[in-house]
Amino acid sequence: MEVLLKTENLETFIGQYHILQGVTFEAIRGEVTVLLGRNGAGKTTTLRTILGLSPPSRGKVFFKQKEIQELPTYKTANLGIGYVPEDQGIFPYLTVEEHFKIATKGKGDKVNERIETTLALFPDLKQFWRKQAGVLSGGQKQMLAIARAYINYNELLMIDEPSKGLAPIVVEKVMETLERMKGETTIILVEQNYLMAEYLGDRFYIIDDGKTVLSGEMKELKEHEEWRKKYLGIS
Ligand SMILES: Nc1ncnc2c1ncn2[C@@H]1O[C@H](COP(=O)(O)OP(=O)(O)OP(=O)(O)O)[C@@H](O)[C@H]1O
Repeated sequence: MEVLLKTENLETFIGQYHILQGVTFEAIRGEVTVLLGRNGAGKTTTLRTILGLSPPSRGKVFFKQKEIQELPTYKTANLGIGYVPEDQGIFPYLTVEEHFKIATKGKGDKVNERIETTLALFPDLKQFWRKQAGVLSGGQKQMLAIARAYINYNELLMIDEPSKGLAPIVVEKVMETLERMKGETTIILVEQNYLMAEYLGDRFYIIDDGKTVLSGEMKELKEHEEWRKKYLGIS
């Protein structure tokens, strides 16, 4: 098992607020690592800290055993770390094709092949190829946001709450797509939808008040209702 990304005791301030107070976790290559925790626990801030968008005041981030916590965001992204933010970051007036073109700009001659592979995984997007992204449904926008991160052979994808605001049937579709990506790419998933987390996750880390407080294999969390009650407020 290769540890692809690891954080050690991350501490991050946003303004005067000490938001992360010790986040330590590992993502194993080929696995889905789920970060769980109540609203405001610090999951999004953890992803932003890894990317250098909210740099840590203490602690370390290792990607393939190299320290990266001091790197500017564009360098971290160029290492092969893709990010799908909670708000998706879709441009409503650009077409699906334009989103793909921007994402793959300057990425060499295998781009067309990769676009084909990506569209095979996200077939709905093919239908909307020349349509502005603003006309897509919530689920299709989420697919576009994930596809845009997937297309670049990123070794690691960090996906923030892909189920947010989507109808259950659409959540199922997103889940199926992520499942097909499993194994091929390593995923760090922040998810409030516990069923989705349980279905996709290999390992979990629970963040509470800015600290990692519990971790293990996903099947252990499935067996321990009392952990889910205590840290996630669900049974
Ligand atoms: N720009 C900001 N200014 C002030 N406080 C912030 C800012 N961004 C985040 N916070 C605070 O940091 C804490 C952690 O937020 P974060 O978004 O990381 O939590 P989360 O676990 O991802 O929760 P959620 O599921 O609600 O997004 C929260 O208390 C939030 O209010």
